[in-house]
Amino acid sequence: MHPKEYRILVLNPGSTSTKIGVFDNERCVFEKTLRHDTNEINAFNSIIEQYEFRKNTILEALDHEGINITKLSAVVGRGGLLRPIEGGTYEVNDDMLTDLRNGYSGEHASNLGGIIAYEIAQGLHIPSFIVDPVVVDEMDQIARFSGVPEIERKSIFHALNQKAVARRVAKSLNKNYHECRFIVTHMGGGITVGVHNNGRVVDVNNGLHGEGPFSPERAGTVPIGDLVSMCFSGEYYRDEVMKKLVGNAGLVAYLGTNDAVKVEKMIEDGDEKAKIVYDSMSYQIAKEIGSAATVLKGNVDAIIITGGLAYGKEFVKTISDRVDWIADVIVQPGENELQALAEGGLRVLTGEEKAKVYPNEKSFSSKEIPVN
Ligand SMILES: Nc1ncnc2c1ncn2[C@@H]1O[C@H](COP(=O)(O)OP(=O)(O)O)[C@@H](O)[C@H]1O
Ligand SMILES: CCCC(=O)OP(=O)(O)O
Repeated sequence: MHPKEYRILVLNPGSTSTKIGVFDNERCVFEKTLRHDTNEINAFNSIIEQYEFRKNTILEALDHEGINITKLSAVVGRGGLLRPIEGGTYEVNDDMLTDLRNGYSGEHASNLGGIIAYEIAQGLHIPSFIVDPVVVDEMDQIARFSGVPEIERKSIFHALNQKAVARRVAKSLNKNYHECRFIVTHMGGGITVGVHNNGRVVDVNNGLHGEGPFSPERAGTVPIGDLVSMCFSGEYYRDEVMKKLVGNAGLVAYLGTNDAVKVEKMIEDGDEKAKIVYDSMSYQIAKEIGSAATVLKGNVDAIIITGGLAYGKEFVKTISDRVDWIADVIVQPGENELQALAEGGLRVLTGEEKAKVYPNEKSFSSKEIPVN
């Protein structure tokens, strides 16, 4: 290998899959999506318990491909539910590992990204990083109010892919991302709709803890009175309610699967329940996009639709039909996360950027506003 070439292993644990890639500088030489069905994931009580399973799956896939990990220069993982921080590449350190293991801002598969990256890298005496974690927080202050002073709206979303795809689309339009006004909709295990205003995601639904459309495995916004009644019915422990909302909600709850390909097959086979549930999910996504357009006062350069569900042409059409009066709809199926992780790591390895140090807390908070 050329001395200036770096071999980077990138790891992207999502709720329905673990995606891995090996890059020589920015060139992908291997990539694989390891899918996990609901039963496989439900065998674990918590995300952290999935650590051995996900790590072994990754190492087996690399071994199967004949990739010698001792040749790696760095390992980069998708960052998880840390404290709210600005975007960028962060070296994994002890404070970060503690927050990922404890799920500082909650539980999500991406918490394992930094932990597994660190564990693999440590054995090889190479650095490990995370890039643009799901807690990247650029929300405008006006967007932070929930209506209940003790509860603040949070920015938890597909930051890595939303930013990467938005930059790519801006380039294709011969524009700078920092001059564009986009609504980016990522549709994966979770679904998030981000308002990108001149390079900042100024508002976005919390894709993990119950805001916005329901998704393959999450509830999104639910009627709060009924939720409070459910919590105090005496029928459930806290963890059971949480699992009902995150993991066992959405398509999983109604149709028994988080796999949209299976749902599309059910619809093709004439399953009417599958049809109305799937239509309802696209209806809710379109409503969220409509709401996001108001943040930009209707001045939207493009609506970008991305993530695994964006491969479903009919599904995307049902959304576009409701929102294409707002702006052009640009569909970018799948995600660019592996590439974005590799490039984030490479920028630090080449010295183009310095790795940021965690924690790097932001101070925006509706709680800090003087009320009189
Ligand atoms: N060709 C396809 N058509 C429709 N849905 C698809 C297709 N490929 C993947 N999906 C769906 O996309 C979802 C996963 O998206 P992805 O972005 O990979 O999620 P995550 O990163 O959260 O695991 C699953 O419901 C999967 O079935
Ligand atoms: C936690 C927000 C990001 C998210 O939902 O990711 P997945 O779709 O990969 O679960």
